[in-house]
Amino acid sequence: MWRRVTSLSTVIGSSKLSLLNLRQAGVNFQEAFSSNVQTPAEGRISPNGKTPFITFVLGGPGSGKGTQCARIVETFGFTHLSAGDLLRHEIFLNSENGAMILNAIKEGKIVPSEVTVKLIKRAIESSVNDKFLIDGFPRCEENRMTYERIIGKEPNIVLFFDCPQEEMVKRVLSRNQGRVDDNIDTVKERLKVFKTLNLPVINYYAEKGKLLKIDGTGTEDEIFERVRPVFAAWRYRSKHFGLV
Ligand SMILES: Nc1ncnc2c1ncn2[C@@H]1O[C@H](COP(=O)(O)OP(=O)(O)O)[C@@H](O)[C@H]1O
Ligand SMILES: O=c1ccn([C@@H]2O[C@H](COP(=O)(O)OP(=O)(O)O)[C@@H](O)[C@H]2O)c(=O)[nH]1
Ligand SMILES: [Mg+2]
Repeated sequence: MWRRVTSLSTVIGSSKLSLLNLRQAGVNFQEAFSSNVQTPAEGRISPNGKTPFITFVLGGPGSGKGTQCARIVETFGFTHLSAGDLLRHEIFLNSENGAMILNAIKEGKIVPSEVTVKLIKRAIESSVNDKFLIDGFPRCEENRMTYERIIGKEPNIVLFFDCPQEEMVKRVLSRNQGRVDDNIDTVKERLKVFKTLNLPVINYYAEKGKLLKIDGTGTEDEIFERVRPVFAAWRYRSKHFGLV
């Protein structure tokens, strides 16, 4: 599985500037901007009447998705929608699905797709922004297909933070945010779910040429320097060619 993602990650860029920056940063770039930005899919979702630019942010538990999303928000003005945070908020609100969600999270299982997609849809629709990071979703093929059916638009790009398992476990166990799922038993289950259900989604986007694989090891700053050129290239293209 891991090898498959790696072998698919050839660098195919669109503009000279972005290609150079991405190559220098060691980012695997698979025509994400060239194939999608020029012909954005007509989505059913359009905050401010604009087609939003959507990035899925994937990686195993503790791979640094949330940490890097915060940096992207700060530097590039995206709105961060963490699927896990949206679900935890439902638990906090004690909503209709709160108890079911708590149970799924405690066990490291995936919450039914319709529940998560509706929360994401509502968050996009209530935002005034038109660029989003959807963090920790889709977690399985069924999630992905439900999103496509309900939202009607594929992501423009997909980031994948590639991190060794031991490092992810170490980070999760020292996260210290009082999460019910940050314990060794749940982490083991989440890693199993990641490999069996989430990796196929990652491979799907690799095959579609949308995947940007980022080395998730090193310091937060080092990792962000690998992420930065991806969004700098997007910003350059949207500024100079008027493309979202
Ligand atoms: N590069 C890094 N090196 C060491 N610790 C990190 C790094 N990036 C994030 N962390 C820490 O690891 C934990 C998990 O990071 P987080 O961003 O929540 O990952 P994810 O959202 O993928 O589960 C957090 O406590 C975070 O502060
Ligand atoms: O689309 C999603 C995102 C999260 N979860 C649940 O929420 C947990 C925590 O997800 P989060 O993304 O917050 O964890 P992280 O990967 O950041 O550690 C997961 O293990 C799942 O149980 C889910 O069911 N669907
Ligand atoms: Mg997270």
